[in-house]
This record gives sequence, structure tokens and C-alpha cells, in this order.
Amino acid sequence: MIPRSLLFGRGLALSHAFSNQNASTVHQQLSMTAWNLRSSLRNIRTLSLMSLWPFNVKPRDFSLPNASWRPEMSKAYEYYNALCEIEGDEKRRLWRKLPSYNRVLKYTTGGVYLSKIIQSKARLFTRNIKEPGAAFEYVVFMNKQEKRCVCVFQAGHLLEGPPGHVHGGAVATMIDSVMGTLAGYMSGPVMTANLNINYRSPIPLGSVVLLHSALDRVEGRKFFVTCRVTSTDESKLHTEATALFVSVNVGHLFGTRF
Ligand SMILES: CCCCCCCCCC(=O)SCCNC(=O)CCNC(=O)[C@H](O)C(C)(C)COP(=O)(O)OP(=O)(O)OC[C@H]1O[C@@H](n2cnc3c(N)ncnc32)[C@H](O)[C@@H]1OP(=O)(O)O
Repeated sequence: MIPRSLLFGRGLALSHAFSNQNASTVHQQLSMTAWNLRSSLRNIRTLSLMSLWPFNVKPRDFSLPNASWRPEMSKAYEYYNALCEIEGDEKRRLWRKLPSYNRVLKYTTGGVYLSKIIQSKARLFTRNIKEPGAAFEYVVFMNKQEKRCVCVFQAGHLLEGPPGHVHGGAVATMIDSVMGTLAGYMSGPVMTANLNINYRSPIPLGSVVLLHSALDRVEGRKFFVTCRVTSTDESKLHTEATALFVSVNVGHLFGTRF
């Protein structure tokens, strides 16, 4: 005959034990169950660490200064970084420098559309060129209280569009990324539903600009965001944009929502 514990699992096996065995055997069984539970929890913890491999080492923060930065980039960085370091209660600081990685680590194991090979090779568009200074060099400074952020952006030589100037798509990429970062910071996961851009004056290749983004209003799941791209002294307007971001649940990103 098949033992009852194998048919109904440990819970039912224990109730069976209560009715048939003496107290010391029951105590022994309870201790064993607790030990098994602890060991299972240890295994789950080990598994969850393994599932992050190879990302359980500290990822590289791409928003730190490097040798490719022009003095203008370093100067703007230092200006906003100093705002982040103003003495005071950490929680009450207005400005924060956001770290920037080449993957959104939380989502490494998701994505029903992606094969394992593509998943392991996926990298954030703006952080996928290894040569420092060749493409998108940028740092985002967030001011949650004022619902705005500033991005210091140095456009590298691989972003050429018109000769000697930055490609409009590269500008749009940065605008979308910075506005999306702001909307996401305020609300959790979002996707761009609508993006309108007016290009006012071309951005010279290799130059440093600021992207000023602000949350205009929120209507339910809809986040309306603005963005202005200016020279670092803010005297020249390069680009203006407005966008709508819609907050989504993680299932939407993985195509698993119903
Ligand atoms: C750390 C690194 C950070 C990097 C940040 C990078 C940010 C980059 C962001 C992106 O580039 S996302 C990629 C580009 N975007 C997409 O691929 C989105 C494709 N579209 C969708 O997935 C869906 O259409 C969307 C999530 C936007 C909306 O679908 P839902 O089914 O969730 O919502 P629904 O269609 O019910 O719309 C919700 C509301 O938004 C409104 N809406 C949606 N799309 C709209 C649109 N295009 N224009 C105006 N309104 C729009 C819609 O009318 C409705 O308004 P009401 O609530 O008032 O009825």
C-alpha cells in the first residue's frame, strides 16, 4: 500500500501522526519539519542569488566621470553633484544623482518574447557602446520634490547625423530616456505612448548640452512630461519636446498581462 504521507504531503502526514503516535515522536517530527523548512528557505535564497548570476557582482555605474569628458561636461556634473551633496538629512536632499547601468537588472530573467540568448545579450540602447565618449555620455540628476530632472549630455562622434552635428534620432533617444526616467521615477514602470519633438537648432557633435525635463501633470495612469534641450549656459535652445507616458504593470513589459 502507498504510505499516506506520500499521497497527501507532510501536513496531512503530521495530522496522521498526531492521532497515532506518542508526544515525543510528534515532537521529533515537528523538529524535522522545521529543519526541512529552514533548509528549503536556504535553498530558495541560494537559488535566487544564482538566478541573478552574473549580475550579482556590483554592476558598472556608467554615469561616473571618465577621461572622455570635456571640461564643460565635468563642470556641469560638478555643479549638479554639489547640489546633491549639500549637508543635511539624506531624505530631505532635493537633488540626487541617479546611477546608470547597461541593463535594467530587475528584468534580466523576464521577457516571454526573448530567447535566453537574446536576453543574455540585451543591453540598454544608450549604454551599449563600450568606448568611453564615443556615443551617449550622460548623467541624470533628479529633483523628486520639484518633479523635474536635469541631464548633462555629451554627444560622441558615433552619433553623427547632418555633418558635424548630432542625429535627430539620437537627440530623440536622449529626450525619451530622460523623460521616461523622470516619469518612471515618479510612478514606477512606464512606456512612452506619445512623443512630440521640435528641433530648433542643431547640436554640434562632441558638444555638451543640458536636458531639462519636468512632470507637467498626471491624469490617472497618464504622465505628461516636457523637455527642453539647451546649451550648458542655457542661452541657446536646441530642442523642445512633450510626451505622454502611460504607467504599466510589469506583465505589460513581458507580454504576460491578460
Ligand atoms: C533605467 C533606464 C531608464 C530608461 C528609460 C527609457 C524610457 C524609454 C521609454 C520607451 O522608449 S518605451 C518604448 C516605446 N513605447 C512603446 O513601445 C509603447 C507601445 N504602446 C503600448 O505599449 C501601449 O499602447 C501603452 C502602454 C502606451 C498604452 O496601452 P494600455 O493598454 O496600457 O493603455 P490604454 O490604451 O488603455 O491607454 C491608457 C490611457 O492612455 C491614453 N493613450 C494611450 N496611448 C495614447 C497615445 N498614443 N496618445 C494619446 N493618448 C494615449 C488612452 O487614451 C487612455 O486614456 P484614458 O485613460 O483617458 O482613456
